[in-house]
Amino acid sequence: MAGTNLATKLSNVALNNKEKVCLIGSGNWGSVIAKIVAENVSKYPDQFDPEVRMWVFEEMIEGKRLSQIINEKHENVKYLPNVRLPDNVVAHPTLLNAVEAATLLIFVIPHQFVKGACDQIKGHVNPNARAISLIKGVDVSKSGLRLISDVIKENLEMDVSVLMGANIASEVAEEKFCEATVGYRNEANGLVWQRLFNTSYFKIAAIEDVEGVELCGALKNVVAIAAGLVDGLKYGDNTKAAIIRIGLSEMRKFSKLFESNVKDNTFFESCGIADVITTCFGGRNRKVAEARVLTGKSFDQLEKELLNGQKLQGTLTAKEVHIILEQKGLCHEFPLFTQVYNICYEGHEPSAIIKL
Ligand SMILES: NC(=O)C1=CN([C@@H]2O[C@H](COP(=O)(O)OP(=O)(O)OC[C@H]3O[C@@H](n4cnc5c(N)ncnc54)[C@H](O)[C@@H]3O)[C@@H](O)[C@H]2O)C=CC1
Ligand SMILES: O=C(CO)COP(=O)(O)O
Repeated sequence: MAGTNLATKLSNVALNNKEKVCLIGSGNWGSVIAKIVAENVSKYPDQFDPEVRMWVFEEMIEGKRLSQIINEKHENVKYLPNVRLPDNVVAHPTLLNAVEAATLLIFVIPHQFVKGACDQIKGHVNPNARAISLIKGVDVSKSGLRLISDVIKENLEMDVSVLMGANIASEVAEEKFCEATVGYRNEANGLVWQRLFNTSYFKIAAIEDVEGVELCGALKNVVAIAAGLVDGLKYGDNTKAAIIRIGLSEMRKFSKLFESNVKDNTFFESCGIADVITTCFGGRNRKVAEARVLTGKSFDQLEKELLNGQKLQGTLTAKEVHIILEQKGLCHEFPLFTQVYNICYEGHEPSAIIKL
């Protein structure tokens, strides 16, 4: 991005009207992102409408609707407790109302729900809208693997960027310094997203590699399951470092299998090595995989017991990746991904994680 004339590019993108932002999602990460974006739209009132809409998948909390609680208390008491959301974040329980008139759509829901959300809004979005996906996952069907950003793009017929990075939500909520990577196809849109998300503590780099950035975000969750298993087995730091190295190497190999133009440098951005490290030390996937070893309970049961409605992405992604590897007859070239799948779905012992 060095040397880019930001003002000129942005003015080419900005329609005569101000950009209106809508978040599709209000979980742990979605709520942190709402806070960042709401603060940033207030910094650039000429470019952005001050109201940030946030679609809430409605649920009842002690007899009251979560969307109502968020609008009254300015806090997502279930998914991001004790963090004040700016007053300009407005929660909407109806997806169609939330996206109405929005020109910037931020998708931040667990990946298993994205098709349902797209189905609901297809044909009802502003024709000038662009989207960004913060969703870490992939879509797999009989026709093969699709990026989540492509699912959104094909359904809604708009340009879709991605944002991934080493971003444990609770730490970003406390405004502890970290970085993230925007992957774009359209540079002008990439710049809009960079401006919308960048803060002094959340530093955004923008690169032209949607496939690489997004696949890093999805695949690191499978590596984090492996890291949690070795933590539970108390195998020590050297083993965990080996898991991280082998995992990163399989992430790169798998990404290039999907798209040969994925850039090597992407793996050195926040979305690559940095996210693998933070998730293997501090993430939910790691935590639940460790508990799987320590308690012997299933991943599904532990997700319910430990995450209070938050969702694991790594186990499902391990299954989705495995389907592709089996289709291509390549399981033997991805021993770590294959062992994670076998442990999660085929009843193999957690100790199989080091049979690589
Ligand atoms: N939490 C984190 O630290 C980070 C998460 N991410 C990614 O962001 C994405 C969203 O995750 P979070 O915001 O953490 O969510 P979460 O896991 O905290 O919460 C789950 C969300 O899913 C919603 N939900 C439940 N059933 C639903 C349905 N049928 N349809 C639509 N929504 C439903 C819940 O209301 C809740 O908002 C995931 O892909 C995750 O990997 C990315 C970076 C950091
Ligand atoms: O993506 C994340 C950090 O960048 C969060 O990872 P978990 O879903 O494992 O908590």
